[in-house]
Amino acid sequence: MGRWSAGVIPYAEMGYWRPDYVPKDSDILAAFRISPQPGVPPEEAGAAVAGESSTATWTVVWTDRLTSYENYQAKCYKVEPVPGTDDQFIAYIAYDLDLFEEGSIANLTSSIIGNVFGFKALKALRLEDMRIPTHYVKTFQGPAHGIVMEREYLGKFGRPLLGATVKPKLGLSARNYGRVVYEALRGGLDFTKDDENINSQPFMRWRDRFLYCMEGVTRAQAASGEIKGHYLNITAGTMEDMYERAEFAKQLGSVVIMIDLTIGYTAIQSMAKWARANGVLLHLHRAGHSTYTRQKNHGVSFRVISKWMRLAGVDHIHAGTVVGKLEGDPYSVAGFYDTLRKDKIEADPRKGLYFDQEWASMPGVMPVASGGIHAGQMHQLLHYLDEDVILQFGGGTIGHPMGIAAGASANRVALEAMIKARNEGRDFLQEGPDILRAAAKHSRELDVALATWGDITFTYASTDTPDVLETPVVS
Ligand SMILES: O=C(COP(=O)(O)O)[C@H](O)[C@H](O)COP(=O)(O)O
Ligand SMILES: [Mg+2]
Repeated sequence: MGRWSAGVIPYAEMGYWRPDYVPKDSDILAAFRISPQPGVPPEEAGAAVAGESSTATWTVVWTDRLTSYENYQAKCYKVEPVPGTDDQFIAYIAYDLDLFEEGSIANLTSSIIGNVFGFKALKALRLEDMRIPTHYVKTFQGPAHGIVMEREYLGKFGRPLLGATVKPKLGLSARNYGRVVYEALRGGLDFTKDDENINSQPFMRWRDRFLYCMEGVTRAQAASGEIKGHYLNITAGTMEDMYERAEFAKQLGSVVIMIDLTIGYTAIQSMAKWARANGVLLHLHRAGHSTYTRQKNHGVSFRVISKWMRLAGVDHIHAGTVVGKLEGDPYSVAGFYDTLRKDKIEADPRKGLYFDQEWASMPGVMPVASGGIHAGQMHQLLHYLDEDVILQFGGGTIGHPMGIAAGASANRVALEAMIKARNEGRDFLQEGPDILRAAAKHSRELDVALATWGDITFTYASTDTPDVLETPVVS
């Protein structure tokens, strides 16, 4: 059958399978994990993904002849079997830059993940990674401020920042809520945070929350002499409501606002522009992501979401803890953190990174480690996550038997002891428990925190692991 025969032509024959193709520097590249249905050759499945995510439909259309279709066709240029499986393959696909609108995550994703995930010829499909060429990177604003500017705004250097999510997630009145903020910040944290599902419910409307939180922030700043912040979640049903809430946060002097991933890519890009124009940091909670990031054979890897969010322009993003209560294989998490923080990243199959990525000096995003972590894990957190990270202890601050300020102080003492040990050149990972015990001799708060949570671990195997290694269970 030729390219122009009428009827249904295999995608491979339509020109979407091009093993001879050498990707251009300006091409957008994607690595998809494909699980073809029995009887579907992997090259045809890869070609089908290339076709449907670019120009093709299921049959030949004569109008192709009115375009320079070869330029617009995405090209599947390599298909490799996944080691240890007999039905999974990685298909590499190249897209010409001409296919995409500048500076639009919505446009990029409508092509790359628009229709292909529902293909009947595939049992499952996962977007593992993308290479965004610098030509395209440069069309995005990127982080409103980035890691360097954030540290300068806050005047805090050389250590991870500390935060806490106010708990219980729902139900507190504005005044009680503001009290938690004050106690946690005066106790030694840098930030407190609204939870993902705190917006403007009947038990606490947003304006009241903002007022009492900022009262807590201001008092804690006065008491400590440090800059403090509370991520005021401006997530709402419309852009107009979000702008109104963001403006009020700025009026009250907040250094940071917060949005949830659930607001959508375009809304995130709009708020990133607002945040840069108004000198306010932008925190993103990845609410909802596990519905499509966690399963290894279907969905979109969080590596890719990290890339999209760096382009979209957030300053903070939740990116995993390794040791906490939520999903997070150490190697995969290292891949997310590299993607968010570094300027030049080399492909590294151990970390699930399929491509080299250059950010062309686009500022880095501060990753946020949050979810079931406590002071007793400080050595592991510093080891796995390094220094440019926000460590957030919600339960691990507010659940402290001596109170919220004591919980905050336990975390601050543990962190400073660990940073001191690291700066002295000690093997802080191995000696971590000793370092913490020694610090606890001078801090009743840390002593009690270790007695309460010291042994708590979440020892489950991770779901989302790179293919090349059997990864250890970390607790
Ligand atoms: O409320 C919490 C953590 O509370 P706590 O510290 O009490 O466990 C956050 O919503 C999760 O960190 C989100 O997960 P992730 O950061 O993985 O997106
Ligand atoms: Mg939460």
